[in-house]
Amino acid sequence: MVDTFPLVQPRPLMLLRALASLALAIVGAQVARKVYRIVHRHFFSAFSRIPGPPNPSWIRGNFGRLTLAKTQEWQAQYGPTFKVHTLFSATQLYTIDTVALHRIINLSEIYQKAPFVRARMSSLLGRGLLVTEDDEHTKLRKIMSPAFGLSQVRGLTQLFIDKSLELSEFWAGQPTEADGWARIDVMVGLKAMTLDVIGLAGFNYHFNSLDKTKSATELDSAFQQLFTQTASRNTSIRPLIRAMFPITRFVLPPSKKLTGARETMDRIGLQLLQDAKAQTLSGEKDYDRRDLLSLLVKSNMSQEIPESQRLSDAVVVAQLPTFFVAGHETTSAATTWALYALALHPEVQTTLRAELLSMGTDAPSVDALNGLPYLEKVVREVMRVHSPVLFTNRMAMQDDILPLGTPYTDTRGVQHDSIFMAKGQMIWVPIAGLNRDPRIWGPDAAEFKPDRWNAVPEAANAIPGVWAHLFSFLGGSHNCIGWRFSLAEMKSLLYILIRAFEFELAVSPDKIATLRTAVQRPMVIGEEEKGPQLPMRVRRVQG
Ligand code: HEM
Repeated sequence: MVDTFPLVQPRPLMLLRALASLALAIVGAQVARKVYRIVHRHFFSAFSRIPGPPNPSWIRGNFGRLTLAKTQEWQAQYGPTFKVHTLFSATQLYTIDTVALHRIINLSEIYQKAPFVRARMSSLLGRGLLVTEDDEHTKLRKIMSPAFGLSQVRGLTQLFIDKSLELSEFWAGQPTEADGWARIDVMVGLKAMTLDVIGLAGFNYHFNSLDKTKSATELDSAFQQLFTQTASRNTSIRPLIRAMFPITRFVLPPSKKLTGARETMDRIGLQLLQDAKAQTLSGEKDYDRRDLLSLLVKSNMSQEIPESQRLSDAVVVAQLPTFFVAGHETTSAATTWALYALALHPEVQTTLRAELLSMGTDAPSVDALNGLPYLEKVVREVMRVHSPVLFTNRMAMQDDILPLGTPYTDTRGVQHDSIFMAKGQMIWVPIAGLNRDPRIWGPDAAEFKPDRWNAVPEAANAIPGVWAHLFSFLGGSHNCIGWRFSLAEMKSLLYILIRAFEFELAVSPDKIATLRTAVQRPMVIGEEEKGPQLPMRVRRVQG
């Protein structure tokens, strides 16, 4: 018997086939459109003719080579605006043109963190301030701002001073060599101090990291797990694939370690939030918690915030890992770099010590610290030369014309004073690169010279940063909400430590390099396996 194919198919099957063909056609058209846009942008658009370094590898692009030194070399060769290739040869616009940067960081409806970057970050940190955009970001920022204002920082300064004194006592107790100098990895102590501070000032939690008799808390271990994932340059490819291609999240679950860390953090975070709420509602007269979490709770409950605008518990808890990741290693890295710079410039260290010792108190207020002119110049110069955050990225969320202050000449020799940014185009925002731009700071831009702040160059006024003509805390709607907090903590540390100790490098300066992670920290060449560290010789101030 011969099988015959039925010429007339049942109606539901025909319908199904028609729908499948339509779906396929729609997906096909979308893919084709995307491919066309990518091919056009890469090979035929005006963007493709922006000059820049050659692409050394189709897979890695210039990815591993985007160091401060290399990008500065390219700046000298191609000018302030050029094109680089990153993973899978995707292009990014690199620009230190202040007119362009002004638009990029201030027009947050057009230029935002890329969706895949936000997806990756929120898989680690939850929906914290760092990963939100548009109305969600505006709402969060409005509620969180009072917790980071100057009056809040004034109230926290005694904590910064107390914890600095605790660190100072710990270092004073370290064994010394015959000449009276102790060899100390200062990064370890500074990290422990800033961890204790963010625990108490952030959410009234005692990490006790400066107390060597106590072991790491459960929350500390969970946060460290998260921090290692966010700070590492070499995190596994799995999270990246999950973030870039949402469909893969069904087949590539997050690692067990990460899920465990998130669960611990959410459980303890919820408990801390409930404590803060209970204390706020109790209305006790002597209730005097000043941590960011309780201020956030108060601000969220205030009459000024309409019911519909208030944050859910989950959103408040999601801010805790953000405080931790954004506010802990950044400040310890900045202070470590400050000690490094002061060791390399003993004359600056001596002048600073003289100014600090002229103050007759062990417990200065933040206003007194801000009134010390040489300390201010040293801190500014540290944040300029050793910006802890090297760069950030943005993506054009819609087509835009980006104006330039300095025109670029394309590969055909044509000059342009603007760039057409197609939707989806990534931008490399070079924070440290702009801070060291020789066009602004002169040919000695890379050198540490606090006295350059006696006369700020006119061109520095164009830097669109939130603080001190610098880009270290960024600017625009996503500027660092913790900048006042961080500077007060750093100044408190320097005040206590420089009055108490003299600092020298324990290894030759040419052995110190920068570890290329999200936060820039020093490392010793030849001891890469130890990770970030700064071995110093430390002794009590003589006489
Ligand atoms: C030296 C210390 C610090 C540096 C250099 C620094 C730098 C930055 C930078 C560059 C950004 C912008 C990131 C971007 O949009 O791509 C940022 C954002 C942020 N920082 Fe900091 N930061 C420091 C300390 C702190 C501290 C102490 C806290 C909290 C206690 C903090 C909390 C935040 C938060 C929550 C954001 C997100 C703001 C938003 O998106 O609206 N930071 N920081």
